[in-house]
Amino acid sequence: MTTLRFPLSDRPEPQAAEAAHRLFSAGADFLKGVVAMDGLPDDDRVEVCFAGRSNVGKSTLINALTNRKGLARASNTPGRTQEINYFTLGDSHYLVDLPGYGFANAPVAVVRRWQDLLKTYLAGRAGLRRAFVLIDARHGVKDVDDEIMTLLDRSAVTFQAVLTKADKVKEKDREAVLAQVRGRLATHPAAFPEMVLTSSEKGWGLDTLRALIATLP
Ligand SMILES: Nc1nc2c(ncn2[C@@H]2O[C@H](COP(=O)(O)OP(=O)(O)OP(=O)(O)O)[C@@H](O)[C@H]2O)c(=O)[nH]1
Repeated sequence: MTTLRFPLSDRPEPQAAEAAHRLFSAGADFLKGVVAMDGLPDDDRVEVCFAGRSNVGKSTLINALTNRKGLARASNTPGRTQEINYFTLGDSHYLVDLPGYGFANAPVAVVRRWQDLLKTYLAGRAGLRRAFVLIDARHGVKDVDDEIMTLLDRSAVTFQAVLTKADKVKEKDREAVLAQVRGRLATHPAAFPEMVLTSSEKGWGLDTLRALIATLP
């Protein structure tokens, strides 16, 4: 397994960096918000999706990756993003922002509807190459993250953990969080062992993540 330094040394291989530059300089745009399967766009692009607990920093990360401040709505109100939001990246990729899960006091019916939509989505997209499961670097993997990971295992969607807000983790706590995440990932057959450490605020890990997206097999 790759040893990760913290913060991550954010230098992808030159070819990957070049591919990332090409892809991300092609520009990102909001395409549509989807609430039901029949609203999904044509399945004709390389697709990656971002999942994570409410307030994990998903919108902020998508904005930072694409260099478009207002692209994904970032808010302080947990659980506002309740649709599957599709963004085009150049003319070859979709970035897909899944609704945040695990927010407090969500009505059971809302949670169930979300789970059903997610299951159908994960099972039904041929272009979906990878899911990124965002984990708050301060908190590590929670049970609700484990549930999503299990769903990804069952749907045979390979996924990778992306630790967010790494700038907020004290140096003395870093190794413990990494070890916890590593341990949980090891129990999921669809998980990549390598994680990506990010801070949208500091720009950590963004080039690595862009390069991963641009070079997906
Ligand atoms: N320090 C720090 N704060 C961050 C970072 N990324 C996001 N935040 C903050 O975390 C809060 C939540 O970020 P969002 O991007 O709205 O989170 P989200 O996951 O899209 O939330 P939902 O819409 O509820 O799903 C905001 O106050 C952000 O400013 C980061 O890398 N570092």
